[in-house]
Amino acid sequence: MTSLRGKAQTVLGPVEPDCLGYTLTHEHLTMNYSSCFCPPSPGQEALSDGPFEMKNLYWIKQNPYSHKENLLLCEETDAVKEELLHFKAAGGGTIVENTTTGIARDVKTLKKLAEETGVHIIAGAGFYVDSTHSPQTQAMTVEQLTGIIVDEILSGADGTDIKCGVVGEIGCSWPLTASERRVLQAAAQAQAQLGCPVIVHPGRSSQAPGRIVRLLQEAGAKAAKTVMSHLDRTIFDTEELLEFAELGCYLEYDLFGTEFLHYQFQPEVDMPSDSQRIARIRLLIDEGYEDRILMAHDVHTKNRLLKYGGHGYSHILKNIVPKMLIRGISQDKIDKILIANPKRWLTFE
Ligand SMILES: CCC(=O)NCCS(=O)(=O)O
Repeated sequence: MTSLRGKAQTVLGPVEPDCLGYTLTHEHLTMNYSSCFCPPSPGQEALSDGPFEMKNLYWIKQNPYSHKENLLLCEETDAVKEELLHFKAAGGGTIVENTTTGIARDVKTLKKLAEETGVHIIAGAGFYVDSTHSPQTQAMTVEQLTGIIVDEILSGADGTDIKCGVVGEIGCSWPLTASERRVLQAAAQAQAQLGCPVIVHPGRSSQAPGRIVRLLQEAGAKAAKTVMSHLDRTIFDTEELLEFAELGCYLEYDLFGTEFLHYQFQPEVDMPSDSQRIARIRLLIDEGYEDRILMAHDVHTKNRLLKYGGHGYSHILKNIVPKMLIRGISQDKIDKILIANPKRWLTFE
């Protein structure tokens, strides 16, 4: 427990949780995803190395992780700033920026964006998936990793005095690696010490979310302060989803706007459409989980920005909310999902 109790922590300092407003709990504003580059199919190398062009946009949309420039969201600060102003104009209040160590977190840029747009930005502490862990990270004990995470929240990240306000996204592969298990245990210990929110990127198996929540709980974390991200591409079976929901963590559908035929990271999975995501959320509401649902877009590549013909950061507020209303989800429930649930999760205990 710290003096942060009862507050949320943005890159500009602690704030009263009531001021957060409509909140996207899983986005990226600047990051480098080159570590997850997928080599293109034979014969498509020129497209992979080439620039963005109108005639290539459809290929990039279908192969987002094979276009080298597409992975450099860190080059788009001006476009992102413009989009944050759109988000604010659409009624948006807060963005949780999930970039952690391994994918080029840049808290100085986040602070500048928050100052210049008036959008609350909350930065993430901790580490992305094992393949991005440095040899030093791999060699650390749980206590050392905990010390780093706690320091990023209490003192500042990456040699600055700019402080993180959540732990995560903590990256997990499937199966979990030894280094990822230690990072999860450290995240749990940081949560037990600080009462801070935690958010996890699960590996691509329907067993991964449950395994991770149990590991966190065994290491001292509260499920009720933890978000499981990317459920849209992870748990498809209804019974399995409801069994997972029983564990008590937040259930995040955070790939809104991602609609493609071929999911490059796991071709055997059919990525759902936005309509299917809304149907899942409706099911969870009907089953009594309206206090546990969160939504976001997880923008992490250039092609998802308005500048490149993408849906941008305002898609949920502008397009998805009206569709949810048409599908019989009341404004009251939508406000729970986009305001009350994020506020409860982001408030330090
Ligand atoms: C850093 C961005 C990220 O991890 N996005 C998740 C993509 S996916 O694993 O859900 O496809």
